[in-house]
Amino acid sequence: MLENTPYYHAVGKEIEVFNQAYKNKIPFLLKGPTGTGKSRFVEYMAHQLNKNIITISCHEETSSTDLIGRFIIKGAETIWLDGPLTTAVKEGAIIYLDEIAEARPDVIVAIHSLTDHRRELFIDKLGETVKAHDDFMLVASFNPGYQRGFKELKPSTRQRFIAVSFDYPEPKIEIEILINETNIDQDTAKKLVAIGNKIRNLTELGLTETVSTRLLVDAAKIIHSGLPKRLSVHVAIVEPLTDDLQTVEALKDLCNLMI
Ligand SMILES: Nc1ncnc2c1ncn2[C@@H]1O[C@H](COP(=O)(O)OP(=O)(O)OP(=O)(O)O)[C@@H](O)[C@H]1O
Repeated sequence: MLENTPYYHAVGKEIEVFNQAYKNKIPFLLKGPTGTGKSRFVEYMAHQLNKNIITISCHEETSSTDLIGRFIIKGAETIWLDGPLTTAVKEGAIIYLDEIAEARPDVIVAIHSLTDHRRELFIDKLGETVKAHDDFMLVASFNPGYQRGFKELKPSTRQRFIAVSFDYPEPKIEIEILINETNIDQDTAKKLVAIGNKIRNLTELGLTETVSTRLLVDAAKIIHSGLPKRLSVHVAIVEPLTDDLQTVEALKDLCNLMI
């Protein structure tokens, strides 16, 4: 169990919605771009509900075996080892499948019976069905923009969840987040958030992903620990965004005017 409450600043009604999803045993889906506080929110909710959280970062190799479990050889014996999903189902923890659309299709198949009224997990290798603990909750995230349409979640999967969209917070809240996360002064926090919003509005740059709150937090951290402001903005905000040299130079010039 986490000891200190993770810092999370609500941006809408997501806390109330999550609480109701948990109470009503409905899986919860967080949609939104990278670095918008999705993982932090789930950590915060797990802490508020006094629950263990098991996080799986899904990628194209993540299979149902990784989640459900496998036989391993130990000495002369073959023993069964529960995977993280099975452990969460049995113990009543929160399982957080980060970037669920990245996982292999058999993962989606495996969670279907867990995400409807049955709330049970079929362990095919054992021929067993496990009923989920009363407190078990399935939470998943996905990034619709990043998927670029080819790794979409099917309606039959999406419609098993209560879904909330996460986006960049409004400036007032984002400034507060920066100050809380890094102890940066108000004036610099304001300037960083202004830079973030300026670049976010430059849609003509065609960036795959634009400035996340995470990038602004990182810039604030290195400024607070002593790196010059302009250099910090270049390395923490501009460089991670793009490799296109012209765009990098244009963004650096723009930022220099703002900080
Ligand atoms: N609402 C918020 N309250 C507190 N911190 C936030 C909030 N939103 C973003 N942050 C900050 O942004 C950082 C990135 O957030 P987080 O790791 O939760 O992003 P994410 O949406 O899960 O991204 P990814 O999809 O890449 O995993 C956090 O470490 C935190 O510093």
